[in-house]
Amino acid sequence: MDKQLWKHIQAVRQTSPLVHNITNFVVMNNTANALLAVGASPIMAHAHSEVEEMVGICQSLVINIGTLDEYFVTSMLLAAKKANELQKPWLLDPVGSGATSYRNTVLSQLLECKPTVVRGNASEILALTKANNTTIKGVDSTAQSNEALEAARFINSKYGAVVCISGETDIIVSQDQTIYLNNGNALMTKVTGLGCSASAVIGAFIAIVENTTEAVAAAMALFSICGELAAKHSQGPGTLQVNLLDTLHTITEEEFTTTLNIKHA
Ligand SMILES: Nc1ncnc2c1ncn2[C@@H]1O[C@H](COP(=O)(O)OP(=O)(O)OP(=O)(O)O)[C@@H](O)[C@H]1O
Ligand SMILES: Cc1ncsc1CCO
Ligand SMILES: [Mg+2]
Repeated sequence: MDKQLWKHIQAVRQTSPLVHNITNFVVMNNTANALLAVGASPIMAHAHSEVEEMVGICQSLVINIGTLDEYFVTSMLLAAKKANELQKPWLLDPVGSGATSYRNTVLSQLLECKPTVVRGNASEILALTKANNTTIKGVDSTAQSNEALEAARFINSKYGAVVCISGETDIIVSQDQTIYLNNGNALMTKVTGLGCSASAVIGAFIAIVENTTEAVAAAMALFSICGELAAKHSQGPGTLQVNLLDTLHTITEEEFTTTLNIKHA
């Protein structure tokens, strides 16, 4: 599989899939720029009057509940149901899962619409399976990725989604594979919404790569490796944010393959 990852990255650059995002106000600009930097084409749209039609013309959908409200939740449910009906791949980013009962209720409804992929940090993935989690601080993780492994396996078996737990180690869980990616840099947690951008980039890969597990592995490897490389010449979060976009745009096959730190179990 590892040899296929760069091919998928090239394919996204060459085919520029159109990715529909219903996402939060904090990261709208960042995620659109991350999608452009990897070669994809973003569109942000949430009006009830157009959201289903938009799903129809896009190759994938990304739903991120970061700044959810009643209007957006209706947009999300309309879009997710349409994606399901049209068998379009879609990703759920359960931002702040477990922080409030409203988020938990909405996430249950969205999970019923069968996301192709769920990507969150360890606390968020853990909270998806625990109604009364007390460790939720907000949108940042207080747990390590491996602590959420069982929760990820549960979500995969109940809903069929490939689950990605992001963090110091990114873990990708599908029915028959567990993939560990040891790339990235701790400075990435000091820029808001890099997890949201990672989710959007996964959205670009599931749009065109048939094998969902490979698509998620390629997207997360690309994102974490670019963060790792960009951090080497960044003075802090501000320059990292800009350098990451540049690296997503310019990374070469050699830089990718020599930095990749992947394990299969
Ligand atoms: N401690 C760390 N060391 C190395 N890389 C990290 C670390 N923590 C996160 N990352 C990387 O940062 C990126 C975003 O993952 P993270 O788990 O921080 O998302 P998140 O918590 O959902 O972020 P947000 O909610 O701000 O969007 C991933 O590429 C991940 O590999
Ligand atoms: C800080 C924040 N609050 C809601 S969404 C978001 C972006 C990171 O998830
Ligand atoms: Mg997040």
